[in-house]
Amino acid sequence: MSDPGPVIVLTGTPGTGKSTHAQLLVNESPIPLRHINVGDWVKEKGLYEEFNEEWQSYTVDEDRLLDELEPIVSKGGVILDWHTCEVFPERWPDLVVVFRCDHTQLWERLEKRGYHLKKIQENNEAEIMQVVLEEARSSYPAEIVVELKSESTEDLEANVARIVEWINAWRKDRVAES
Ligand SMILES: Nc1ncnc2c1ncn2[C@@H]1O[C@H](COP(=O)(O)OP(=O)(O)O)[C@@H](O)[C@H]1O
Repeated sequence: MSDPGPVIVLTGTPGTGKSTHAQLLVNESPIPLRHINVGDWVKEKGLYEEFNEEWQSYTVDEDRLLDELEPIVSKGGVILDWHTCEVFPERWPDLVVVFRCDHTQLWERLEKRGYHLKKIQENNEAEIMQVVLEEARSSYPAEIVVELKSESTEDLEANVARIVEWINAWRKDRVAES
């Protein structure tokens, strides 16, 4: 039986742990999942209009990005890892996970990453104001949006185990429906 797998969006303020979770999930998932770090993709494939020096970030060409992702997402079995999620069409994800982190810890993580002060402040404020969570909640049905804490190794392990459980349940539902 072909088992395409779900489309899982991992989102959250930069530094909350999206890529770390995605890598573990790829290893532990009962079905193959392709991890797409959307930010890296944008850079590698030049899917941006300009680089904003002041904010040290790219202005993404969203139409081109969606065109590139569509054929991959339509096959299923994908993790989309990005700090924003509202650009993805509502029909795409089966699950949207929003990672959250205490702002003091987040500040340290972003400092370690070498972000300049303005960018750390901007992201820290966004985390406190739960911008990404609100974005996810206003873009997707409540039942597919999950908020998970990502502040420790225990959180990391528990979160991955929980998503793996969700994948197993999702597969069972699909078999029952077919
Ligand atoms: N749950 C966690 N516990 C401890 N450290 C974490 C956790 N999640 C992320 N980190 C650390 O925080 C940093 C940023 O994580 P990363 O996965 O790159 O974030 P993102 O992909 O959201 O930008 C990394 O050094 C990572 O090891």
